[in-house]
Amino acid sequence: MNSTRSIVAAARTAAKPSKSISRSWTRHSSHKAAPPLSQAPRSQNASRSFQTQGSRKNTSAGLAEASNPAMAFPCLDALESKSATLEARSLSSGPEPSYTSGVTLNYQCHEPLLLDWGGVLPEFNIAYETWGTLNADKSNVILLHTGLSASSHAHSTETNPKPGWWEKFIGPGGCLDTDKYFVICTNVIGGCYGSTGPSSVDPADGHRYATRFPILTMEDMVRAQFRLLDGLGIERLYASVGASMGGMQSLAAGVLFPERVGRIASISGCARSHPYSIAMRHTQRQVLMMDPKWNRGFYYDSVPPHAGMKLAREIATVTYRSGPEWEQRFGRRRADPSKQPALCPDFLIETYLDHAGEKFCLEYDANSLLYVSKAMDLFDLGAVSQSASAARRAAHAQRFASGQAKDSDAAACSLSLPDSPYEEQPESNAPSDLNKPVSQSSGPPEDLVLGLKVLRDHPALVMGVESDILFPAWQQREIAETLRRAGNKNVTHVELGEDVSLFGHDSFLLDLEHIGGNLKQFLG
Ligand SMILES: CC(=O)SCCNC(=O)CCNC(=O)[C@H](O)C(C)(C)COP(=O)(O)OP(=O)(O)OC[C@H]1O[C@@H](n2cnc3c(N)ncnc32)[C@H](O)[C@@H]1OP(=O)(O)O
Repeated sequence: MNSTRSIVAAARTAAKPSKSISRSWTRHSSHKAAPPLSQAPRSQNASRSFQTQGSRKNTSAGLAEASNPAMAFPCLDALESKSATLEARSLSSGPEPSYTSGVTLNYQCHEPLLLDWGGVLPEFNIAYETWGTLNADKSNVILLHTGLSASSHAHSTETNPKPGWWEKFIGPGGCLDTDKYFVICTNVIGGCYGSTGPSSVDPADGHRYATRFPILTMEDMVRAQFRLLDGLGIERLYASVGASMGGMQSLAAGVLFPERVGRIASISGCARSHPYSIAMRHTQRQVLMMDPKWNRGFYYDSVPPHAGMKLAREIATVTYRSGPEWEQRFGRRRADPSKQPALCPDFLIETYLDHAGEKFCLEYDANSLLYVSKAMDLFDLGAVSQSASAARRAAHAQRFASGQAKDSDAAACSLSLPDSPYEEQPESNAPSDLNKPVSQSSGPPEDLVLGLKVLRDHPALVMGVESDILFPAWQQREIAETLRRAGNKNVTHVELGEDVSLFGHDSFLLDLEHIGGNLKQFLG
């Protein structure tokens, strides 16, 4: 039965206790006095000398003095001291950090995985965790897909009691009810929490892959997960469930393995990446790659690009939450209104972003961020893209079978900006106009309808959040409408209005009542 429901509930106030805010600010505040002139950076000296010549002031001692004191930059001091600490530690105890979410189960696959864009993983590991009990006929399995940087640790386990990222969503009687279901969550390949990724060692030469790791796709990640299911002897999933990047994978699992997936829940995901979200990820990748410590990906023997990671995470955080939430939570408040305005974090929203970046910058591998975020950009379940991938896969398999494993084009990215300026093409000149965004009048693109036809018999739950700017609600409307146009009569579409959640994209991590409640109802 088709049902589009707009949930109405009291807005959950996002205001945080000021205690935690001021506590955190105090922790990160390290204002230092401005350095003496002799230690000031060159640019400061230069500007001082300019001021001295232009507006010389005489003190009683007859010495020239700048009109104003040089500013302090506690944020840069903190960054420099972090680099120095990491460098010292790297010299004494070897490079760091080693990324881990704790103890996991591991599946080692010794069969090569041929990737969609021509790369190969000769063997790979998948870190995974499970909750609940697998029933006798193995028919109660839910595969839970993660967001971009999450580990397999969605819930605490006996061997790792640390709360997981969906701690409240999983458990006996919970929305992923472990009394009924056997829930499996994996770290994606490309990640850094136990699954094979850029920080793993290439078995061919014993060195870490770094940026010799091949370009990945969502579909590659899903095919690797199904190798794990094969290994566990699980033929068919009761459901494929995921949010954000996991929402993409949840759909991709159904499209790649329609016979092996019973139902699909896609939360705050999309069926194809859109320019705005690609743009936001592009900026994150660029700031990260501009950190000299990134060193084209070869930083594992040295200090990781923590400054680039921090900035990337700050940009990401801007896309994960919402302006209206911050309006309520921080307003225009400054961390310390008694102080002069600063160029370093000053407003509470600034110290918040700074804190989010700082917390994350050594938690996740920089190269994993690049590869997994690129895989998200490449996602497109349209028919044209699917058949192009299938053709590339077939050619790759043929090459591999004939012993010519390496696609010489695969690693050597020759893409560069053209010399002549880009000229915008009118839509009608494009190869097809199938890629128009969905609108009331035109409906979803036919290409996407064709691409999702294979899911016409799968019960599907599609959830979106109005305050989400990264995967806006129209993209989930697009999925739901596409599935219906493809003939699916069992699509439940839920959109949480701003009266329900102002948490934007992160609602899937925070809104147990609505995200969790609707999911539980769908799973039955
Ligand atoms: C694209 C994809 O596929 S997935 C993307 C999914 N999103 C993410 O990965 C983002 C993950 N989000 C998080 O990790 C969040 O912390 C959540 C969702 C787990 C929890 O959110 P919330 O409970 O609202 O907490 P939030 O992280 O916003 O803020 C709390 C922290 O900020 C600090 N803080 C709050 N206000 C301020 C401020 N003004 N200045 C400095 N610090 C502040 C708090 O002290 C607290 O610090 P702590 O975490 O070190 O204890």
